[in-house]
Amino acid sequence: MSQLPEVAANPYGAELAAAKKAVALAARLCQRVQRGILQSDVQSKADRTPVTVADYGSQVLISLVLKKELPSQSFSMVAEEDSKDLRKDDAQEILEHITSLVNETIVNDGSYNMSLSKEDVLAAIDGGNSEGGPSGRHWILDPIDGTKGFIRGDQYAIALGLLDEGRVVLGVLGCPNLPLKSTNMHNGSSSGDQVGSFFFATIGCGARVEALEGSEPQKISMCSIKNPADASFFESFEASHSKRDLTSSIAEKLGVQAPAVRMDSQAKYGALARGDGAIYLRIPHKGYIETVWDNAAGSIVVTEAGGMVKDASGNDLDFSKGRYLDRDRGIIATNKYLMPMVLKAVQEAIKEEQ
Ligand SMILES: Nc1ncnc2c1ncn2[C@@H]1O[C@H](COP(=O)(O)O)[C@@H](O)[C@H]1OP(=O)(O)O
Ligand SMILES: [Mg+2]
Ligand SMILES: [Mg+2]
Ligand SMILES: [Mg+2]
Repeated sequence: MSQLPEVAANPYGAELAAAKKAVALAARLCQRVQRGILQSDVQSKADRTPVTVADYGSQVLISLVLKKELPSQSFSMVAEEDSKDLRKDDAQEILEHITSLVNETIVNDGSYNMSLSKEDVLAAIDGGNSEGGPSGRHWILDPIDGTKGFIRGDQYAIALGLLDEGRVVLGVLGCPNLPLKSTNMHNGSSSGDQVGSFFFATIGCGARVEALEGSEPQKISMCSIKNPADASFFESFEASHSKRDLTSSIAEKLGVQAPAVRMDSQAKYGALARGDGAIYLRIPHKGYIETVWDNAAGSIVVTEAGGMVKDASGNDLDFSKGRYLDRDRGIIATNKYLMPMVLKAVQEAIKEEQ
């Protein structure tokens, strides 16, 4: 791991190095599984087993690497998956499969000399059963964010954040299918056609991107557009995840000309943070409760790139309330110039809908 001056002087430098190592290793497992899904025939593509294996495998590797790399720290992790289903009698074949996939990934990497049993795998998954909360430190993990994109062969992210005394202080987003080169010239990147973006941020130290395979990190910043007519906005790829009648009415109120850029997962937060677009509207259907792991890593990447992330009422997101986000309807991320106008449009659109 290169010790950049800003990383060496970073109060969360050790945690950042461990988190990057953990996410990079999990990404290798996910990439292997995704290649397998895409090569398989139509019938087995409809089977959810491969993605399940990757979700669990990613969570196991991340919990393992964090504990290995930070042996003196107490460990608490709020993660999406738990071992309940894997402990059932009919899940033993899947558990076997996860165990060998995890062990093969560890051997291929070569950093650790260890082999996990099925019990070790179950225990590592259950390492993610913390309730989080306002005191102490808690890792926040979505081992595969954007499952539907993962199955389709599109965007997904491995998203790891760190909560310290109720604040998100670190975020790492591994986006194996996101081109490294910005699709917008705002940040002037010229990394060719390389695919695989690795975003990371720690509080007060800015946000950076590097190639998932490793490259010199580059500082990223939000686009500085002030006129919403020039802005483009991101939303979920999946229609069932986003209230599109509301997002299109918000876009219309703002005079946004460009069509919505639809993408799965927290890759949207990463793309926004490096200026690929100007606004991210996350407006789920009524009744959907947001989890902390769907937003923690992505939101600090955006705020450290100079952006703002708010709920529909204009409040900051509160990650200290446990596994769920305590927020009013919808999440909005954009730059400081556009935020007041976007919030106004969001609130008007919500009011008109009622
Ligand atoms: N009905 C839903 N509405 C909004 N988001 C959802 C819904 N169901 C699951 N999600 C989660 O929200 C994220 C999807 O966001 P997006 O549509 O922007 O990619 C994923 O983390 C997904 O979980 P998962 O991690 O299991 O894939
Ligand atoms: Mg998710
Ligand atoms: Mg997930
Ligand atoms: Mg899920």
